[in-house]
Amino acid sequence: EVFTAMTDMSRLLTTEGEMIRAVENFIIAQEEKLEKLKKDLYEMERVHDKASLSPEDFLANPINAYLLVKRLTVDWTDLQNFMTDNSMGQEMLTNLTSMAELLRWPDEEDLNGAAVALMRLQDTYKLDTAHLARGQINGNIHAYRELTASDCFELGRQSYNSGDHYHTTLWMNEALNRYEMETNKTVIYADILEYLAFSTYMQGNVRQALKLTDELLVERPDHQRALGNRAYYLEALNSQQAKKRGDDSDNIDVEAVEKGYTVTENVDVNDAWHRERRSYERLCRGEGKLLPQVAKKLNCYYQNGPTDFLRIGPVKTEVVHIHPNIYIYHDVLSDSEVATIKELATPSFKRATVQNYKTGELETASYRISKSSWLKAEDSETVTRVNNRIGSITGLNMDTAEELQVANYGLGGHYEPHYDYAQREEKDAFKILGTGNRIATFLFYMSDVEAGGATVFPHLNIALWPKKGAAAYWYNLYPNGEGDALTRHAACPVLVGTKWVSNKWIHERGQEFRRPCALNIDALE
Ligand SMILES: O=C(O)CCC(=O)C(=O)O
Ligand SMILES: [Fe+2]
Repeated sequence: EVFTAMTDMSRLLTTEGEMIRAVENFIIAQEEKLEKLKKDLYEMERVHDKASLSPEDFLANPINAYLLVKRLTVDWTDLQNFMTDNSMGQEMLTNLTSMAELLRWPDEEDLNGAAVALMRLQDTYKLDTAHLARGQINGNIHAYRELTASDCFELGRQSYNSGDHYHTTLWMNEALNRYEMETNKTVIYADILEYLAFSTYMQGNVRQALKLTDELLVERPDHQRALGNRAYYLEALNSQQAKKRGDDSDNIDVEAVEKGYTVTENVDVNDAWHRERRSYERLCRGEGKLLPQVAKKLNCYYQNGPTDFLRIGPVKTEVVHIHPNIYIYHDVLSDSEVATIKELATPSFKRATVQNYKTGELETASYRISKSSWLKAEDSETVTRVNNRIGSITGLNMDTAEELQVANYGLGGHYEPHYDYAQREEKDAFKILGTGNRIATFLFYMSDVEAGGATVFPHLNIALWPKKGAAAYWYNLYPNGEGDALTRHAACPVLVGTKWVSNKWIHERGQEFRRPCALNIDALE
């Protein structure tokens, strides 16, 4: 016991002194943390207010949109951890989570989706990593701020989680560049190196992976995973060299690996898929040029038949391709019709699905990213009027057509090359309906798009650029009912802005006298 002697009691004062200092230090540390939190909050408020002035414009920029998702996931997790460290914060969190049903919180899947979308934009539009990190999208379109090392790191980490080592190395390298420039470091150097080394290894560059791991070990000599990886990379390198010595026929690959080229196995970059892909991306970037002999056959005119509707009010028609014929009709949907259709469709928007051709089931797929819903003619007078207008312009029977589909593409939204007509097994679904296949597509553009978002036909070398109020129209089938493979088309990813379309798929039944069928595919109109 201490109270019996003065000497022991005086030692208590020393203890108390320590206690006071500890509390003091605690307060200083908390104040510093709060100071930093205040600064972060101030910045968040500033951006938030700016964004709220015009959410559509702000979020039209894919980097701004990505950063918003990141703030509500990664940054929010950090804030939560900070706040659970003290009891007042805990209470606030409880309040906030009780509002969970009212608020929309993005989750890890949303963050991953946003990151994957950015990577898609980067690839399709050939955007440079360093430019993107500076917040530059294309031309003079900028994000509200540059990316920090931590933002780049997070993009790398998300790519890593998707098994995409190519983008992991791009973004982790950029995170390193940014890290070196930062005075207030936003990320841990060793973490970047660890991801970068592993993805570099996965990309086939073992030597570089080893070098990066050695760098990491200089910084953190007792980093257990780095030590383990180092041994592993060394072994991989040794066995490669052994293989190189023993087997000359293989040395091309080994050299490629050592020089840091990606080893791509069994990939013929000239196969049909790759050729189509290249054409698709080129067209999306606006690089497709029509051959003069093709271009000279195209023309514009006022179409004033075959229906009374067109005789009274001819439609501005642009022929954008011949055989198969593709038309653009200008000013066929008014701004107020567009507004009504958007309003009607939005409440029932769902992530768009595609039909699995093996199982016949509808499912979501990464190659079609948009939200969509269907509008019945009974739903509104506007929908009825619009349906009738399509009938008048095309001269086709609308009774067997599908409902009007409305779609909105957001951050990186797209629809990769596809046919609108049903093939093989899918055809059965239409047989059951008794309406036949999708003979034609009528596609309204309900918005302009700031950048990207063209409808492209990779096998025809044409790109249609969305223009609010205009519509594209083409036959998917030959007169004999066979699908016209040249009508394969795609919706390019939206780079900046948002894209709205609505489309009508017109079916075969009911067109027998309007578009007579023929026995062979050469019987074109
Ligand atoms: O949005 C586009 O440009 C094309 C959409 C499309 O091809 C479709 O929905 O089938
Ligand atoms: Fe389509």
